Amino acid sequence: MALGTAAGLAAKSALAIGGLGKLSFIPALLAAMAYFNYDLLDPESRPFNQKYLRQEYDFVIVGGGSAGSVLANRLSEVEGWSVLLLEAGGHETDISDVPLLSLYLHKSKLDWKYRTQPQDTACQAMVDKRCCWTKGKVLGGSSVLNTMLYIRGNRRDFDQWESFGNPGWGYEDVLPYFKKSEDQRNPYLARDTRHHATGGYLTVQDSPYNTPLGAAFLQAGEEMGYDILDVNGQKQTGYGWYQFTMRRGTRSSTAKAFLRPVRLRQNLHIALFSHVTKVLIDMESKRAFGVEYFRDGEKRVVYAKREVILSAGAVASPQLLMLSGVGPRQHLQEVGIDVVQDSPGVGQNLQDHIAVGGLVFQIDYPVSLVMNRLVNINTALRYAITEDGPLTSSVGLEVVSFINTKYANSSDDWPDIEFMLTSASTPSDGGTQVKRAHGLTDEFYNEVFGSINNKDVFGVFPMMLRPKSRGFIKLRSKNPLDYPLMYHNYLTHPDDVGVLREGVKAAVAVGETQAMKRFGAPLPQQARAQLQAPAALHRRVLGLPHPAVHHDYLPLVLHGQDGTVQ
Ligand SMILES: Cc1cc2nc3c(=O)[nH]c(=O)nc-3n(C[C@H](O)[C@H](O)[C@H](O)COP(=O)(O)OP(=O)(O)OC[C@H]3O[C@@H](n4cnc5c(N)ncnc54)[C@H](O)[C@@H]3O)c2cc1C
Repeated sequence: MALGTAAGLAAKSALAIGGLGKLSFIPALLAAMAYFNYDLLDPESRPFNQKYLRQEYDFVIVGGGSAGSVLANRLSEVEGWSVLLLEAGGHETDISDVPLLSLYLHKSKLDWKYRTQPQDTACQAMVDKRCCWTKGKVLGGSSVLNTMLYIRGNRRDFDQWESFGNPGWGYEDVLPYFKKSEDQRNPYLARDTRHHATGGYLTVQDSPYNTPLGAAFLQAGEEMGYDILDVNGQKQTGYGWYQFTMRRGTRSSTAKAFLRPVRLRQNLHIALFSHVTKVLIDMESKRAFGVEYFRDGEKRVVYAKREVILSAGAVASPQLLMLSGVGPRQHLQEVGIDVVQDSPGVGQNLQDHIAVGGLVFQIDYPVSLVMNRLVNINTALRYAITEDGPLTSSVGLEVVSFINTKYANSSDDWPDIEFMLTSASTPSDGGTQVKRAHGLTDEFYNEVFGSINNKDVFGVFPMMLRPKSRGFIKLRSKNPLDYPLMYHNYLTHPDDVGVLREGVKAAVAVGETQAMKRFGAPLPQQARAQLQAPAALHRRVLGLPHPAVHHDYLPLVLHGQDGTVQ
């Protein structure tokens, strides 16, 4: 019976996720999850998709993503308020729960599949020179597709927002709210009660699975003179293990964290497959009083007594404002929309924390996450039964570091580059899903990664933290179902080129450390011993054994590429 159910589930999920043909282990994974009653251990089921809606609610929230899910939860805490959450997508799937598979969700039905306009300054390796802007079209929004890294902003970022005239947004103001939501499952981190808390809705845990590369990244950081620390703690500049919004080794989306526990509240309605097309605004008072939306092929209206809240994400929120007559007057007139409010800033000031992909370091030992070696029925069973194994790795993201290039003031603890240090990279899946997710051309992929397809590698992705380039979004037409035009303008500010160039140099330097070079030659006895002791390193750095370090790679370390024992 359980297997029968699982087969149905497998078929359904395969439909939902594009490009799963090569993943023959998926049915086994789903069958194992059903057989071992995986879901039953999580008592909270998915929220109901409310069929009949009222005419009016106190609050109408547009978009049930990261922000909208939290808002729906917190507002409906007040019993006297009625809250409606309208979401264009449906429910997340069992596959979107699996951390290693998050890239398989890009370009699936759960993704809006936005693409930027072609420009000459960046995205040159992508088909049509257009970058893919993955955005979740699903309850939980982009938190269902993202890589679950739990990193708060730098304190200086918040303080800067406050200094721009936003009281209440300084670091000390927002910290209690981060803590209110947090359920930190790493006991060592939880001890730091100034920065962490337990008992909140959002589960934060270490990855249940790391490779020996993870410990080596930390050693590389130490070798380069950085502290090893909790990047969400007192200081950010340095190296540390990633923390993840995961629970029991699976994704803890905001839908799971914030909506499932409150799904029985009578004053909260959640309507899926409800695509909002316009905010209704009174021309005289300029007050929003409802929204128009499509559901089941029909145009409908719902009214808001108190507020309409736009939480449709960085692309759809400005799009909806403009469709509703709020935006730059000239642009609205161009596309034939009646102007309710001339707001020149709507759609402007677009910022993105871009990273350089392609810094891939080939290694000589089979210790990295090569998909065709590690994703199989055994690992599927391990995921379903013991909630760990390679499938719980968030696409190989193991260690994070925040560093200062020469353009940042290093005494400030306000780094300008973040490194994502990974035990997998673009070629680790043999040119299938990563290439597809990012929209890389065949020509580029073959030239850059062709010779290292499915080879053992690690990656260092330098990511720019405070870009100065600014893009913008404008409407393609007044048809609300047309995607807007997105101009990224990446690297149009010369300072960004400088910072990213320094980031690349620093990333190459990581590969030059002794800690990482060990992976490029037969391991001497001493290095082998160090690799076998990542837990010891963790104990030294963080004060307790790292639950995330797995030793089952280690026998592999003793073998050369040809299988001979070294
Ligand atoms: C690939 C990827 C990896 C990422 N990795 C990380 C990470 O590791 N850590 C991290 O902190 N952040 C990460 N992010 C960023 C993070 O996920 C987003 O910043 C965050 O989810 C944005 O939240 P939001 O509520 O603004 O928008 P979203 O979460 O995108 O939610 C918007 C919601 O509105 C809905 N919607 C849109 N238009 C309409 C409409 N017209 N009518 C009704 N509903 C609508 C959408 O379907 C969606 O559910 C990542 C993002 C991506 C894409």
